[in-house]
Amino acid sequence: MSVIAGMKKLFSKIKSAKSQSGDKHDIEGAEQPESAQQQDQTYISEAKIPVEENLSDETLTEPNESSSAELAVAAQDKKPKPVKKRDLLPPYDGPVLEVRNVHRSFQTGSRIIHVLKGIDMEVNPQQLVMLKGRSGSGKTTLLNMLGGLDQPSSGDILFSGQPLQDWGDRRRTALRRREIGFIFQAYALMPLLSAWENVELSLRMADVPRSEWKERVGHCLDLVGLTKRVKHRPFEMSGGEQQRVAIAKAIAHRPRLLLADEPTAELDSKMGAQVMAVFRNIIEVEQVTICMTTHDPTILEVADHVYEMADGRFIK
Ligand SMILES: Nc1ncnc2c1ncn2[C@@H]1O[C@H](COP(=O)(O)OP(=O)(O)OP(=O)(O)O)[C@@H](O)[C@H]1O
Repeated sequence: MSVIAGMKKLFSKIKSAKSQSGDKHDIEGAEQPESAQQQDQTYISEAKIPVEENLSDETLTEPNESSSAELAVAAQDKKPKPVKKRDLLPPYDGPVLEVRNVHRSFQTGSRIIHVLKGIDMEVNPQQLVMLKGRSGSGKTTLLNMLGGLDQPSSGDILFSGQPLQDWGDRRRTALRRREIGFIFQAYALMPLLSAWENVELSLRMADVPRSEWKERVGHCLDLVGLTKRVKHRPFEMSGGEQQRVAIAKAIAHRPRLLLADEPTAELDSKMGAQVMAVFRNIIEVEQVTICMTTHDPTILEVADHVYEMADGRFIK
């Protein structure tokens, strides 16, 4: 089954299960409040799997018919206790990211490619930091490491003071899911889901209690200026609007850090400027920190700090 078909099927099973059980809470935000019992009922991703192991990033990209059906039924029948969001990170006043002498090499066949050659950087809370540089200079490789998607060959990356390389895979996955939002050049939206459903999906994946979804989705779409587009699907929106849905989706679970890989590359200068204005706004309102890559010299002035990369090093 395709990704899209899987997600649509999952949503339709949930809706049908809800209508059978009398739950009127519509996925796009029904007016009726949920009963206390319904609010108690845990959300779908918690239904069968312990918190650290429930719907993983991999599950999102490869939905499976039987597990979707099982989850929908289990959400109705078993009513397991909600799992509290764990505090992954102790309080810390220092930088959100500290990168110390990071190197990254890749082996391809018998060749070793040394891509990052001693990176040092800091990203402070509520900063907008840009990584600029030519294609192949190593920006995406570094961004992947900042988000815990990849590990340095040597050196340290501290996230809110915690050394990521000392963490196990499960804890890093939990950190990514709860504390980091990702934005990509090509929006990465589910094409058959509306703007509302796309944002709501990220709350499901981040274990946010269902009772918070309606207010949070509405708030995030408002922040990116899309309150009049909530029912539109990606193909019914402009590139700039789609990217703003992707931003709403990335911030919905209240991450501390937003990582964006060339978020304006597909946009004309006007839409690119809108996206940058949204970034400044969400830093203010959501107190998020943003680190992004770019080729575009026209948006650099919006940054608090720009690191320029060439051949795996910062040159200023
Ligand atoms: N997994 C990998 N295996 C081998 N080489 C890799 C791997 N990942 C990245 N590279 C190489 O590392 C170099 C830097 O790639 P990277 O994608 O980080 O550059 P970039 O600055 O983000 O480029 P662009 O702006 O085109 O996205 C490239 O030469 C790329 O081929």
